[in-house]
Amino acid sequence: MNAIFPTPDATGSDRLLSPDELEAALRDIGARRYHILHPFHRLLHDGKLSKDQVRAWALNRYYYQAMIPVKDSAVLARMHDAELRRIWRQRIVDHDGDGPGDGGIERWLKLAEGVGFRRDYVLSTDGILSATKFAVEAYVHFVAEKSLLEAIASSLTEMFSPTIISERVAGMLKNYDFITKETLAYFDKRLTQAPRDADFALDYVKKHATTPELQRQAMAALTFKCNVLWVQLDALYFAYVAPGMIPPDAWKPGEGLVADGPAPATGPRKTAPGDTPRLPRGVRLRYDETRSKHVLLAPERTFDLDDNAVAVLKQVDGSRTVSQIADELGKVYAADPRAIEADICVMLDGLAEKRVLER
Ligand SMILES: O=C(O)c1cc(C(=O)O)c2c(n1)C(=O)C(=O)c1cc(C(=O)O)[nH]c1-2
Repeated sequence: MNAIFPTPDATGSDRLLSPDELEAALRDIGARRYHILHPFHRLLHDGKLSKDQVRAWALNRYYYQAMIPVKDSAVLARMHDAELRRIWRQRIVDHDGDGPGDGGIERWLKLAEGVGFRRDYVLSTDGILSATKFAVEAYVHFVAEKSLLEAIASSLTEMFSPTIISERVAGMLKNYDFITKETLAYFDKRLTQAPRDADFALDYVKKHATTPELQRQAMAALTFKCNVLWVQLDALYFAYVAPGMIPPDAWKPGEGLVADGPAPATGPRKTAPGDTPRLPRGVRLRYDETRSKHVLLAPERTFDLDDNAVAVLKQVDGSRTVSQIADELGKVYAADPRAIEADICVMLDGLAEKRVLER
Protein backbone atom coordinates (compact mmCIF):
# COMPACT_ATOMS: atom_id res chain seq x y z
CA MET A 1 0.00 0.00 0.00
CA ASN A 2 2.93 2.32 0.56
CA ALA A 3 4.20 1.74 -2.96
CA ILE A 4 1.70 4.30 -4.27
CA PHE A 5 2.61 6.93 -1.70
CA PRO A 6 6.27 6.22 -0.89
CA THR A 7 7.29 7.40 2.52
CA PRO A 8 10.08 9.92 2.30
CA ASP A 9 13.19 8.69 4.04
CA ALA A 10 13.65 11.49 6.55
CA THR A 11 17.30 10.70 7.08
CA GLY A 12 18.51 9.25 3.84
CA SER A 13 20.24 6.61 5.92
CA ASP A 14 19.60 3.69 8.22
CA ARG A 15 20.75 5.69 11.25
CA LEU A 16 18.74 5.50 14.48
CA LEU A 17 17.19 8.94 15.05
CA SER A 18 17.17 10.50 18.49
CA PRO A 19 13.63 10.90 19.89
CA ASP A 20 13.71 14.60 19.03
CA GLU A 21 14.92 13.91 15.49
CA LEU A 22 12.11 11.40 15.11
CA GLU A 23 9.59 14.00 16.29
CA ALA A 24 11.01 16.50 13.79
CA ALA A 25 10.74 13.92 10.99
CA LEU A 26 7.10 13.19 11.95
CA ARG A 27 6.27 16.90 12.04
CA ASP A 28 7.88 17.29 8.64
CA ILE A 29 5.50 14.67 7.21
CA GLY A 30 2.56 16.72 8.49
CA ALA A 31 4.03 19.95 7.16
CA ARG A 32 4.02 18.50 3.66
CA ARG A 33 1.03 16.14 3.66
CA TYR A 34 -1.57 17.19 6.25
CA HIS A 35 -5.02 17.93 4.84
CA ILE A 36 -4.85 21.59 5.85
CA LEU A 37 -2.94 21.94 2.54
CA HIS A 38 -5.70 20.39 0.42
CA PRO A 39 -7.44 22.76 -2.05
CA PHE A 40 -10.87 21.68 -0.73
CA HIS A 41 -9.97 22.88 2.76
CA ARG A 42 -8.61 26.14 1.39
CA LEU A 43 -11.97 26.74 -0.35
CA LEU A 44 -13.92 25.67 2.76
CA HIS A 45 -12.05 27.92 5.15
CA ASP A 46 -11.89 30.91 2.81
CA GLY A 47 -15.65 30.98 2.28
CA LYS A 48 -15.42 29.99 -1.36
CA LEU A 49 -17.81 27.03 -1.22
CA SER A 50 -21.57 27.07 -1.79
CA LYS A 51 -23.88 25.93 0.98
CA ASP A 52 -24.37 22.60 -0.81
CA GLN A 53 -20.61 22.05 -1.02
CA VAL A 54 -20.31 22.72 2.72
CA ARG A 55 -23.17 20.25 3.23
CA ALA A 56 -21.31 17.60 1.21
CA TRP A 57 -18.29 18.07 3.49
CA ALA A 58 -20.38 17.85 6.70
CA LEU A 59 -22.18 14.72 5.50
CA ASN A 60 -19.05 12.84 4.41
CA ARG A 61 -17.07 13.83 7.45
CA TYR A 62 -19.84 12.32 9.59
CA TYR A 63 -18.69 8.91 8.38
CA TYR A 64 -15.15 9.58 9.61
CA GLN A 65 -16.44 10.75 13.00
CA ALA A 66 -18.79 7.79 13.39
CA MET A 67 -15.99 5.32 12.64
CA ILE A 68 -13.33 6.84 14.90
CA PRO A 69 -14.56 4.93 17.99
CA VAL A 70 -14.68 1.74 15.89
CA LYS A 71 -11.08 2.42 14.96
CA ASP A 72 -10.14 3.14 18.57
CA SER A 73 -11.87 -0.04 19.75
CA ALA A 74 -9.68 -1.97 17.29
CA VAL A 75 -6.59 -0.24 18.72
CA LEU A 76 -7.77 -0.96 22.26
CA ALA A 77 -8.23 -4.65 21.41
CA ARG A 78 -4.54 -4.87 20.61
CA MET A 79 -3.36 -3.44 23.91
CA HIS A 80 -2.23 -5.97 26.49
CA ASP A 81 -1.48 -3.37 29.14
CA ALA A 82 -4.39 -2.24 31.33
CA GLU A 83 -2.75 1.11 32.01
CA LEU A 84 -2.54 1.79 28.27
CA ARG A 85 -6.16 0.70 27.72
CA ARG A 86 -7.30 2.98 30.54
CA ILE A 87 -5.77 5.94 28.74
CA TRP A 88 -6.89 4.97 25.24
CA ARG A 89 -10.49 4.22 26.19
CA GLN A 90 -11.02 7.93 26.89
CA ARG A 91 -10.99 8.48 23.12
CA ILE A 92 -13.99 6.19 22.74
CA VAL A 93 -15.83 7.98 25.54
CA ASP A 94 -15.05 11.36 23.92
CA HIS A 95 -16.78 10.30 20.71
CA ASP A 96 -19.57 8.09 22.03
CA GLY A 97 -20.32 10.12 25.15
CA ASP A 98 -21.50 8.68 28.45
CA GLY A 99 -25.10 8.37 27.29
CA PRO A 100 -27.49 9.30 24.51
CA GLY A 101 -27.24 12.93 23.40
CA ASP A 102 -23.63 13.23 24.51
CA GLY A 103 -20.24 12.92 22.77
CA GLY A 104 -18.46 13.91 19.58
CA ILE A 105 -20.60 11.88 17.16
CA GLU A 106 -23.70 13.55 18.55
CA ARG A 107 -22.04 16.96 18.20
CA TRP A 108 -21.17 16.18 14.58
CA LEU A 109 -24.81 15.21 13.96
CA LYS A 110 -25.77 18.64 15.32
CA LEU A 111 -23.29 20.19 12.88
CA ALA A 112 -24.91 18.27 10.01
CA GLU A 113 -28.36 19.31 11.20
CA GLY A 114 -27.09 22.89 11.51
CA VAL A 115 -26.38 22.97 7.77
CA GLY A 116 -29.82 21.58 6.99
CA PHE A 117 -29.68 17.79 7.04
CA ARG A 118 -32.28 15.51 8.54
CA ARG A 119 -30.71 13.42 11.29
CA ASP A 120 -32.15 10.16 9.98
CA TYR A 121 -30.62 10.82 6.56
CA VAL A 122 -27.16 11.42 8.01
CA LEU A 123 -27.42 8.36 10.27
CA SER A 124 -28.38 6.18 7.30
CA THR A 125 -24.96 7.00 5.67
CA ASP A 126 -26.78 6.46 2.35
CA GLY A 127 -25.38 9.49 0.57
CA ILE A 128 -21.74 9.13 1.69
CA LEU A 129 -19.23 8.90 -1.18
CA SER A 130 -17.84 5.41 -1.67
CA ALA A 131 -14.35 6.89 -1.64
CA THR A 132 -14.99 8.29 1.86
CA LYS A 133 -16.10 4.87 3.05
CA PHE A 134 -13.11 3.15 1.43
CA ALA A 135 -10.63 5.58 3.00
CA VAL A 136 -12.16 5.43 6.48
CA GLU A 137 -12.42 1.65 6.38
CA ALA A 138 -8.80 1.42 5.25
CA TYR A 139 -7.89 3.30 8.45
CA VAL A 140 -9.84 0.82 10.59
CA HIS A 141 -8.19 -2.14 8.82
CA PHE A 142 -4.77 -0.55 9.14
CA VAL A 143 -4.91 -0.29 12.93
CA ALA A 144 -6.31 -3.81 13.22
CA GLU A 145 -3.64 -5.40 11.05
CA LYS A 146 -0.43 -3.45 11.66
CA SER A 147 1.60 -3.36 14.85
CA LEU A 148 0.40 -1.44 17.90
CA LEU A 149 3.20 1.07 17.33
CA GLU A 150 1.94 1.72 13.79
CA ALA A 151 -1.67 1.91 14.99
CA ILE A 152 -0.74 4.54 17.56
CA ALA A 153 1.54 6.41 15.14
CA SER A 154 -1.29 6.63 12.60
CA SER A 155 -3.28 8.79 15.02
CA LEU A 156 -0.48 11.37 15.07
CA THR A 157 -2.21 13.57 12.50
CA GLU A 158 -3.92 14.94 15.58
CA MET A 159 -0.68 16.79 16.35
CA PHE A 160 -1.60 19.09 13.50
CA SER A 161 -5.36 19.34 14.03
CA PRO A 162 -5.53 22.27 16.51
CA THR A 163 -4.10 24.58 13.82
CA ILE A 164 -6.59 23.46 11.20
CA ILE A 165 -9.49 23.62 13.65
CA SER A 166 -8.70 27.22 14.67
CA GLU A 167 -8.37 28.24 11.05
CA ARG A 168 -11.57 26.41 10.05
CA VAL A 169 -13.79 27.75 12.84
CA ALA A 170 -12.63 31.36 12.40
CA GLY A 171 -12.87 31.16 8.60
CA MET A 172 -16.29 29.51 8.47
CA LEU A 173 -17.82 31.86 11.05
CA LYS A 174 -16.52 34.86 9.17
CA ASN A 175 -17.35 33.71 5.67
CA TYR A 176 -20.67 31.84 5.79
CA ASP A 177 -23.86 33.47 7.07
CA PHE A 178 -25.48 30.03 7.56
CA ILE A 179 -22.79 28.89 10.01
CA THR A 180 -23.13 29.69 13.73
CA LYS A 181 -20.93 29.08 16.74
CA GLU A 182 -23.43 26.47 17.96
CA THR A 183 -23.22 24.59 14.66
CA LEU A 184 -19.45 24.32 15.05
CA ALA A 185 -19.55 23.40 18.76
CA TYR A 186 -18.03 20.01 17.84
CA PHE A 187 -14.64 21.67 17.49
CA ASP A 188 -14.62 23.35 20.94
CA LYS A 189 -13.87 20.09 22.74
CA ARG A 190 -11.42 18.90 20.07
CA LEU A 191 -9.14 21.83 20.87
CA THR A 192 -8.32 20.23 24.23
CA GLN A 193 -8.90 16.56 23.36
CA ALA A 194 -6.63 16.49 20.29
CA PRO A 195 -3.47 17.88 21.96
CA ARG A 196 -3.98 15.58 24.96
CA ASP A 197 -4.29 12.55 22.67
CA ALA A 198 -1.47 13.64 20.37
CA ASP A 199 0.93 14.30 23.27
CA PHE A 200 0.33 10.81 24.60
CA ALA A 201 0.70 9.14 21.19
CA LEU A 202 3.84 11.10 20.38
CA ASP A 203 5.48 10.15 23.69
CA TYR A 204 4.56 6.52 23.07
CA VAL A 205 6.02 6.51 19.57
CA LYS A 206 9.22 8.30 20.64
CA LYS A 207 9.68 5.79 23.44
CA HIS A 208 8.86 2.60 21.49
CA ALA A 209 10.32 3.28 18.03
CA THR A 210 13.74 2.11 19.16
CA THR A 211 15.23 0.84 15.88
CA PRO A 212 15.59 2.47 12.45
CA GLU A 213 13.03 -0.06 11.12
CA LEU A 214 10.45 0.81 13.82
CA GLN A 215 11.04 4.51 13.21
CA ARG A 216 10.44 4.02 9.50
CA GLN A 217 7.24 2.11 10.30
CA ALA A 218 6.02 4.97 12.50
CA MET A 219 6.72 7.49 9.74
CA ALA A 220 5.00 5.28 7.16
CA ALA A 221 1.96 4.97 9.44
CA LEU A 222 1.66 8.74 9.74
CA THR A 223 2.09 9.13 5.98
CA PHE A 224 -0.63 6.53 5.41
CA LYS A 225 -2.98 8.42 7.73
CA CYS A 226 -2.28 11.76 6.02
CA ASN A 227 -3.34 10.01 2.83
CA VAL A 228 -6.53 8.69 4.45
CA LEU A 229 -7.47 12.29 5.19
CA TRP A 230 -6.24 13.68 1.86
CA VAL A 231 -8.11 11.28 -0.44
CA GLN A 232 -11.38 12.02 1.31
CA LEU A 233 -11.01 15.61 0.20
CA ASP A 234 -9.95 14.55 -3.32
CA ALA A 235 -13.23 12.65 -3.57
CA LEU A 236 -15.25 15.61 -2.27
CA TYR A 237 -13.49 17.96 -4.69
CA PHE A 238 -14.07 15.68 -7.68
CA ALA A 239 -17.74 15.08 -6.88
CA TYR A 240 -18.84 18.52 -5.72
CA VAL A 241 -16.33 21.14 -7.00
CA ALA A 242 -14.63 20.13 -10.25
CA PRO A 243 -15.51 18.46 -12.51
CA GLY A 244 -18.53 18.05 -10.22
CA MET A 245 -19.12 14.45 -11.15
CA ILE A 246 -21.31 13.01 -8.42
CA PRO A 247 -21.09 9.20 -8.42
CA PRO A 248 -24.30 7.17 -8.62
CA ASP A 249 -26.04 6.89 -5.23
CA ALA A 250 -23.99 9.67 -3.59
CA TRP A 251 -25.78 12.65 -2.03
CA LYS A 252 -27.20 15.12 -4.49
CA PRO A 253 -27.98 18.70 -3.44
CA GLY A 254 -31.51 18.87 -2.12
CA GLU A 255 -31.62 15.32 -0.77
CA GLY A 256 -31.94 14.47 2.91
CA LEU A 257 -32.67 18.04 4.01
CA VAL A 258 -35.20 19.11 6.60
CA ALA A 259 -37.02 21.10 3.90
CA ASP A 260 -37.77 17.79 2.17
CA GLY A 261 -40.45 17.23 4.76
CA PRO A 262 -40.63 15.94 8.31
CA ALA A 263 -38.56 12.92 9.21
CA PRO A 264 -40.57 9.73 9.05
CA ALA A 265 -41.91 8.21 12.26
CA THR A 266 -41.06 11.13 14.53
CA GLY A 267 -44.41 10.82 16.35
CA PRO A 268 -47.31 13.28 16.51
CA ARG A 269 -46.61 16.97 16.18
CA LYS A 270 -46.39 18.80 19.50
CA THR A 271 -48.31 21.99 20.29
CA ALA A 272 -46.09 25.06 20.49
CA PRO A 273 -46.72 28.38 22.29
CA GLY A 274 -47.06 30.20 18.94
CA ASP A 275 -49.79 27.87 17.66
CA THR A 276 -53.35 29.17 17.28
CA PRO A 277 -55.67 26.38 18.41
CA ARG A 278 -59.23 26.13 17.11
CA LEU A 279 -62.07 23.63 17.23
CA PRO A 280 -62.64 21.79 13.95
CA ARG A 281 -65.96 22.10 12.13
CA GLY A 282 -68.64 20.16 13.97
CA VAL A 283 -66.87 20.23 17.36
CA ARG A 284 -68.37 22.39 20.12
CA LEU A 285 -67.89 23.16 23.79
CA ARG A 286 -71.30 22.64 25.44
CA TYR A 287 -72.69 22.80 28.96
CA ASP A 288 -74.52 19.53 29.64
CA GLU A 289 -77.44 20.58 31.90
CA THR A 290 -78.33 17.09 33.02
CA ARG A 291 -74.79 16.27 34.17
CA SER A 292 -73.97 19.85 35.23
CA LYS A 293 -70.66 19.88 33.43
CA HIS A 294 -68.96 21.02 30.25
CA VAL A 295 -68.34 18.50 27.49
CA LEU A 296 -66.80 18.61 24.06
CA LEU A 297 -69.36 17.56 21.49
CA ALA A 298 -68.03 15.99 18.31
CA PRO A 299 -70.05 14.19 15.62
CA GLU A 300 -71.22 10.97 17.31
CA ARG A 301 -68.82 11.41 20.23
CA THR A 302 -68.77 13.29 23.51
CA PHE A 303 -65.68 14.00 25.60
CA ASP A 304 -65.79 14.75 29.30
CA LEU A 305 -63.56 17.63 30.33
CA ASP A 306 -61.88 18.52 33.60
CA ASP A 307 -62.01 22.11 34.93
CA ASN A 308 -58.60 23.04 33.52
CA ALA A 309 -59.53 21.85 30.04
CA VAL A 310 -62.79 23.84 30.23
CA ALA A 311 -60.90 26.99 31.27
CA VAL A 312 -58.52 26.61 28.31
CA LEU A 313 -61.17 25.69 25.76
CA LYS A 314 -63.24 28.74 26.72
CA GLN A 315 -60.30 30.79 25.47
CA VAL A 316 -59.88 28.82 22.24
CA ASP A 317 -61.41 31.03 19.57
CA GLY A 318 -59.21 30.44 16.52
CA SER A 319 -57.43 33.77 16.92
CA ARG A 320 -55.61 33.58 20.29
CA THR A 321 -52.27 31.80 20.38
CA VAL A 322 -51.37 29.34 23.15
CA SER A 323 -49.15 32.07 24.66
CA GLN A 324 -52.02 34.56 24.73
CA ILE A 325 -54.30 31.96 26.29
CA ALA A 326 -51.63 31.32 28.95
CA ASP A 327 -51.39 35.08 29.59
CA GLU A 328 -55.14 35.31 30.01
CA LEU A 329 -55.36 32.34 32.39
CA GLY A 330 -52.29 33.55 34.27
CA LYS A 331 -54.25 36.68 35.20
CA VAL A 332 -57.38 34.77 36.19
CA TYR A 333 -55.53 32.24 38.37
CA ALA A 334 -52.67 34.51 39.50
CA ALA A 335 -50.14 32.07 38.03
CA ASP A 336 -46.95 32.46 35.98
CA PRO A 337 -48.20 32.29 32.35
CA ARG A 338 -44.98 30.65 31.13
CA ALA A 339 -45.37 27.89 33.71
CA ILE A 340 -48.93 27.04 32.69
CA GLU A 341 -48.13 27.32 28.97
CA ALA A 342 -46.42 23.92 29.00
CA ASP A 343 -49.45 22.28 30.68
CA ILE A 344 -51.76 23.88 28.12
CA CYS A 345 -49.63 22.47 25.29
CA VAL A 346 -49.82 18.95 26.75
CA MET A 347 -53.57 19.21 27.18
CA LEU A 348 -54.06 20.48 23.62
CA ASP A 349 -51.79 17.68 22.31
CA GLY A 350 -54.21 15.19 23.86
CA LEU A 351 -57.22 16.80 22.17
CA ALA A 352 -55.40 17.09 18.84
CA GLU A 353 -54.62 13.38 18.98
CA LYS A 354 -58.34 12.69 19.42
CA ARG A 355 -58.96 14.96 16.41
CA VAL A 356 -61.15 17.41 18.31
CA LEU A 357 -58.62 20.25 18.02
CA GLU A 358 -56.67 21.83 15.17
CA ARG A 359 -53.54 24.01 15.38
O1 LIG B 1 -10.83 18.54 11.96
C1 LIG B 1 -9.86 17.91 11.55
O2 LIG B 1 -9.16 18.30 10.62
C2 LIG B 1 -9.53 16.65 12.26
C3 LIG B 1 -8.40 15.94 11.95
C4 LIG B 1 -8.14 14.74 12.61
C5 LIG B 1 -6.89 14.08 12.26
O3 LIG B 1 -5.94 14.82 11.98
O4 LIG B 1 -6.83 12.88 12.20
C6 LIG B 1 -9.08 14.27 13.55
C7 LIG B 1 -10.18 15.08 13.82
N1 LIG B 1 -10.41 16.24 13.19
C8 LIG B 1 -11.17 14.70 14.78
O5 LIG B 1 -12.12 15.45 15.00
C9 LIG B 1 -11.05 13.49 15.45
O6 LIG B 1 -11.89 13.16 16.26
C10 LIG B 1 -9.95 12.66 15.16
C11 LIG B 1 -9.62 11.41 15.63
C12 LIG B 1 -8.48 11.07 14.97
C13 LIG B 1 -7.71 9.83 15.04
O7 LIG B 1 -6.93 9.60 14.14
O8 LIG B 1 -7.93 9.05 15.99
N2 LIG B 1 -8.12 12.07 14.13
C14 LIG B 1 -9.00 13.05 14.24
